[in-house]
Amino acid sequence: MRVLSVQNLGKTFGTGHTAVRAVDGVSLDVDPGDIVLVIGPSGSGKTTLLSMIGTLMRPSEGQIFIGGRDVSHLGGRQLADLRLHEFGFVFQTFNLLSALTAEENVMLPLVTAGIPRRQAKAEARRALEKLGLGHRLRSLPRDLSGGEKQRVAVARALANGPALVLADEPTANLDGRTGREVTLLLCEIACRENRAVIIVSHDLRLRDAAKRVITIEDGRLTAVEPGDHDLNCPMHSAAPEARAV
Ligand SMILES: Nc1ncnc2c1ncn2[C@@H]1O[C@H](COP(=O)(O)OP(=O)(O)OP(=O)(O)O)[C@@H](O)[C@H]1O
Repeated sequence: MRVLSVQNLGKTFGTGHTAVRAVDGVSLDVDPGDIVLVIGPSGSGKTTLLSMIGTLMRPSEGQIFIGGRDVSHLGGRQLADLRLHEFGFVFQTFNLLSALTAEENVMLPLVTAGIPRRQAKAEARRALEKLGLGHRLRSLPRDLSGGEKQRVAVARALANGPALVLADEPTANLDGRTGREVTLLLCEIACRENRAVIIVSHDLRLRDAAKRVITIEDGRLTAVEPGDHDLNCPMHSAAPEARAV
C-alpha cells in the first residue's frame, strides 16, 4: 500500500498583487521504506509542502492521499486523529514539554491516541532504548544535551508506529555531526521497520541516508535524483549480496 500520494498540490498565501505562490503543482508518491530528502533554496516552499503533507496546513489546490485515502476534505477532528496515528513529526526545535521526563514526552502521543498508560510506558521505553536512551528515561529535557533531546523527539515520532515520519530541518539546532548522526539513526530505524521518511533540510550530506533527493525551486519540483542510501539497514544491505550471486 502506497504511504503517500500528492497530486498537483499548490498553496497560495494572500490575494491580489501581494499573493505568494509558495507551492506550485507538486506531485509525489512515497512508498513504505522510502527515505526522501527535500532540498532547495530558502523560501522555495519546502516547509509549506511538508506542512500540507502533514495536514497541518490546507492546500489551495490538489489532493493528498494517505494510505490510499483522500484526506483533502477531512474535518479538523478527523485530521487530528490521522496525525496521531499515521504520522510522526520531528521539528528543528525538538518541541519537548519541559516539565515531562523523556519517557513521559514519548508516552504523551500514545496516551492521547487512547493507548492504556501501562502499555504506552512500555512502548515509550522500547522506543527510547532503540535510540540509545535507556539510561535517560527519567531525565527532564533541561538535563539532556541537544542531540539527546532530538533523540527523544525521534523516539516520540516513531513510538506510535507511524507509516510516515516528517522531519523539518531536524539538524538545524545541532552541531553538524550530532545532527547528522541523529537523522541517520532516524532513517536507519525507519528503514528497518519499513516506515517512510520525508526530511526537509539544507544539509546536503543527508543524501547519504536518502533513497531519493528532490529539489524544490520557487514552489516547483525541479529535480528528482537517487540518494546514496548508505545505511545500516538489512533491507538495503541485502541488495549488494543479491547482485554478487
Ligand atoms: N504563513 C505565510 N504567509 C505568507 N507567506 C508565507 C507563509 N508561509 C510561508 N510563506 C511564504 O511562502 C514561501 C515559501 O516559504 P517556506 O517557508 O515554505 O520556504 P522554505 O523553502 O521552507 O524556506 P526555508 O528554507 O527558509 O525554511 C516564502 O516566500 C514565504 O515567505
